[in-house]
Amino acid sequence: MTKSYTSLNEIKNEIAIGKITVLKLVEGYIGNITENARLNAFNEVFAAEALEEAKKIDARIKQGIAGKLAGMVIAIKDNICYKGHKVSASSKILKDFTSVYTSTIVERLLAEDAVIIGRCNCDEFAMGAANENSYFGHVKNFADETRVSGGSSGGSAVAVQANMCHAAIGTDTGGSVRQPAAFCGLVGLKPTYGRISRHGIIAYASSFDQVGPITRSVEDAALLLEVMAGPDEYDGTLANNEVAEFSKNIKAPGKKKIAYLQEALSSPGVDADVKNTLVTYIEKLRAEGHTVKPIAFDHLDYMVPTYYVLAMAEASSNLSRYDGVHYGYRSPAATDLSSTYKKSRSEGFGKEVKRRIMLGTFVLSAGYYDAYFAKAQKVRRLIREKTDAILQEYDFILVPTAPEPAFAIGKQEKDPVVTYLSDIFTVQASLTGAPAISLPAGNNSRGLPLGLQLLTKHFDEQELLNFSKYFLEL
Ligand SMILES: NC(=O)C[C@H](N)C(=O)O
Repeated sequence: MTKSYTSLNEIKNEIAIGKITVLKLVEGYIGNITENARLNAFNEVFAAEALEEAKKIDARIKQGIAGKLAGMVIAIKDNICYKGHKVSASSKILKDFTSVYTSTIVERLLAEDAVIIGRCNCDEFAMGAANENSYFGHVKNFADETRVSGGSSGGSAVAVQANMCHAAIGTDTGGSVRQPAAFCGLVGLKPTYGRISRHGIIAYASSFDQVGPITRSVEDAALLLEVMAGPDEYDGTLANNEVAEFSKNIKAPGKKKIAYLQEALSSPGVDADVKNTLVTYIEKLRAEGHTVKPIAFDHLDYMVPTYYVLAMAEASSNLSRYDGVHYGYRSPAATDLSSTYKKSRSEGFGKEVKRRIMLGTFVLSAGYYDAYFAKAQKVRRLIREKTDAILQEYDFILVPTAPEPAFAIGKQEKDPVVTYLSDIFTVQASLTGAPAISLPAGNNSRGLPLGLQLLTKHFDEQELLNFSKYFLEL
């Protein structure tokens, strides 16, 4: 079992004194992956290639020409394209599909000498909050293997949690980086909408989808953010905002004003340990001289429905490209064009994906468009305005990342709404585009990790990271 390192700096220090090499690290992680195969975190391990890359990076370190991420071994979610490697979105429809180009983020990680060790299991097309919607089966939480990993980037989170890699990259549409990070006791960052290129990321809901790191430390999250962020000619939704050296600029924050949603403490749907943890941190922050106040968020009940109406509508459009002709699986039973579409899609997509395509198509259809889709767009605007108004007055909004810790595998199979509700605290950042981070906040009495989330103003990641580092040391 390879030792786990909290930050890349620790690894770099050990490399510098000759205690470890990148090759040894990769060998160790591959050993851990083999030992923990039952967790089902990886859809594929790029073992031979990672070992070769590690040797090259060791040589570059010796020559003094290695990049910022030399020594960092990273797993990527299986919806991120890497030329010549399979990318399946954990779906039967893309099971045998090979990427024809590399995503911008993978290019940037490789350019800084990260090693990519494999692609991680996730919910099919990133649709889910428990990694139970994967064609390749569910992922087990390393803290308790009868429990879910969270999702949709569940494999990515467990890969880091069980020390099968140093860090992982996930995608977050409505909480898919933050919630599994919380369930696995890790740091999960969703940057501002427009910070990181989605070129080469399999689209789910394009007005929400973001790439984000899952790490053990805030410093590593900052480092991965600065490497991946910034303009990209292939993604027109990116902002031109300057990308600072977030990791180097981390400094102690001053006294802050923090709002927390009072519903997080009053709602019967929030687990008692989650509430207690929130209260503990509120008290710690107050004791440190920060202003922490409860606020009411009238639109809380509308957040999950608004998110799901819009995400499903966008998904129904994005997933129309999987038609049995252009991409992936084609039904052997198809006889003509129409049956190629019907049979390939019916056989290729899983239950949850089909549910969302149907609901998404419904809310976009004539006669229902205004009642659902257009209305949800308006509510989204209201939520954004209300959130911006809070952030005029406060530096951060503090909430639990999820209403409960990792739940039992199989618990929510019968009722998808239970899973949707698990996004109650994460979708605010998704609907508004604001950056948000999930931070580990200890374990409950059964040893299950709990996470708290901080949300702040658009493009204020530096402040968010500064405060997060401090928060973890409270
Ligand atoms: N993709 C995500 O961010 C997860 C969210 N629970 C969803 O299913 O949409």
